[in-house]
This record gives sequence, C-alpha cells and structure tokens, in this order.
Amino acid sequence: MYVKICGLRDAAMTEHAIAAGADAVGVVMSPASPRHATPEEAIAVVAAARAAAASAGRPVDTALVVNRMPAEEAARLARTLGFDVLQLHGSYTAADFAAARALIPRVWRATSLAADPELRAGARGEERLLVDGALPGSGETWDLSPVAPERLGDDWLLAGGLDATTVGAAIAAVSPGGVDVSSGVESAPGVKDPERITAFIAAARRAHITIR
Ligand SMILES: O=C(O)c1ccccc1N[C@@H]1O[C@H](COP(=O)(O)O)[C@@H](O)[C@H]1O
Repeated sequence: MYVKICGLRDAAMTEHAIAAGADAVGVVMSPASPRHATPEEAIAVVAAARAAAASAGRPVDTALVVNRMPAEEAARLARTLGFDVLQLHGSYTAADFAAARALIPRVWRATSLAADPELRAGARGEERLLVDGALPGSGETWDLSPVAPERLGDDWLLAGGLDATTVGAAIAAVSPGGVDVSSGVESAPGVKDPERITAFIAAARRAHITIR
C-alpha cells in the first residue's frame, strides 16, 4: 500500500512523515489552499525528502500538487523545483498531459467521479490516476460506492476526506493501490500533526495486510 502525505511545507514534518513510512510527500502550490507553499518551502521539502529517503534506504516520491494551473506552466515549475512527480487537479486534456510529460515524465491525473463518471486509468495519457472527492484539499468525505476499481488499474490512488479512522474501511471497500491525505493529518487547516501522520500511515498499512 503506497501512502502519500500531502501539504507539507517544512523539513521537520517531511522527515517525520518519511520516518513514519510515507512513500511520497506532496507540496501544494495553489493560492486558495491553506497549505499553499512558497518556492523556498517547496525546495526545503524536496531536499529534506531526498536526504530522508537516502537515510531510510528506500525511494520516496516528491510531488508538486496544483489545482487548475496551466499544465505546461505547472510542469516547468515542478521541474525547476526538483520534484519527481506533478499531480494535476482539474480538467486537463490528453494534449495537456503530453505537453507536461515532455517536461517532467511522471504526471498524475487527479480527478473525481463527479467530474468524470466514466473514469478510466490512462485515458488522458497520465502516469497514474488519483481519484478524489469533488473539492480537492477540503477534507470532505465522498460516496465511494460508484467507484469501479476494475477500470482504474493496479496503482490508482484514493484521496478525499481520509483520516486514520476511515482509511482502513476505504481501502477494504475499493482496494486502491495507494492512498493520499492532506486535511486528515492536520490539527487545524494547514497545520500538520505528527501523531496523526503516524496513525494514518499505520492504519493504511494494517488495512492492507488485513485485506491481502
Ligand atoms: O491539499 C490541498 O490543499 C489541495 C489543494 C488543491 C489541490 C489539491 C490539494 N490536495 C489534494 O487533495 C486531495 C485530498 O485532500 P484531503 O485529504 O481531502 O484534504 C489529495 O489528493 C491531496 O493531495
């Protein structure tokens, strides 16, 4: 079970997330978000993640997360800041993904079943699909019953309103390849809580072992 902790803005919390077992860390650059990071904060997270991954002896992905930013602009930003992955939330065409992937090969498509009820992995040429609620970064839960995992591939990510108390049931219900969380590991909007991060990762791992 791949676990991504999103909305990080400093080295100490990034190191904590990776020590707790995160496979990926995300930085949000979206001015409307309470987790909006500056370029300097983004660079600090990427550097801390690289060092922590090297100490842990395992790979950790760093993802730049944007909402409705033009795809090429976002890809240039991700490449300049040294991210491994670009996570695009919004409505993007196959041409947008092709243009972005010419600049940074690993581009994920984050969307919702509300926006795309016929959701299918790879339909726009993304590396990976992330299925979220209708309001990214809101912490709002959403109805998982229409999710059709057989159309989403093996490595799709589930997000939207997850926390340590709900992630196990969500994994059991729709069998994602991984989970992503932002609000559910915070004590207040934009304020990450180390204990909630640790509890979330442990709960996701436990659920995965239980359903295997
Ligand atoms: O976290 C944000 O503030 C954010 C802002 C804009 C686009 C995406 C954002 N985060 C992503 O949203 C989902 C779910 O977040 P939450 O756990 O419900 O708060 C997740 O993919 C984050 O990476």
